[in-house]
Amino acid sequence: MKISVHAVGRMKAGPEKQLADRYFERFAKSGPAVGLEFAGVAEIVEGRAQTANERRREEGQKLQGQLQPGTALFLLDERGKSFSSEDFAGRIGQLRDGGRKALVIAIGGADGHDQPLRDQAELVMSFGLLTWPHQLVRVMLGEQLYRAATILSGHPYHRS
Ligand SMILES: C[S@@+](CC[C@H](N)C(=O)[O-])C[C@H]1O[C@@H](n2cnc3c(N)ncnc32)[C@H](O)[C@@H]1O
Repeated sequence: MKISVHAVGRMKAGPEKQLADRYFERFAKSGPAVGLEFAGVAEIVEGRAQTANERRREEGQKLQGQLQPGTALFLLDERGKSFSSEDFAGRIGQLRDGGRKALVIAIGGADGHDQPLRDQAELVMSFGLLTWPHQLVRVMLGEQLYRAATILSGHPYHRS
């Protein structure tokens, strides 16, 4: 199953990008052993409209336009559900075992995700109640994807 990350906003060169790239590279290397292929990070240009609602809609529609039919969608959102790393890995494993071809995990922009996107998501997942900047969320997601691959393969990186 292909996994890609869609993120509203650019990540400039710097320490956050280096760290995010390091985890995505680790995931890309460890994923194939457990049937997961990292398909990269797609950046979505931030909405330019006047209101937050319109910007969210603009960004949501761009993301919708990038989704292939049958792709599973997970959203990251501080108001979502909290998971343990084992549960997160388990959800990915379930999709893979159910024959899904692709999963997109989306990080929102400064105004968060549009409602139609939330309604369509199979999972709205929180990294806790605190609001994090999208750059740090990208780093944390990269690490959790790498961790998920190690959990699914039984690699000792993850110790519960
Ligand atoms: C700066 S936050 C935007 C917060 C925005 N005010 C909102 O209501 O969603 C940018 C993105 O980072 C992600 N994010 C920030 N904190 C998060 C958390 N605790 N858990 C999961 N995702 C988070 C979400 O995808 C969010 O859309």
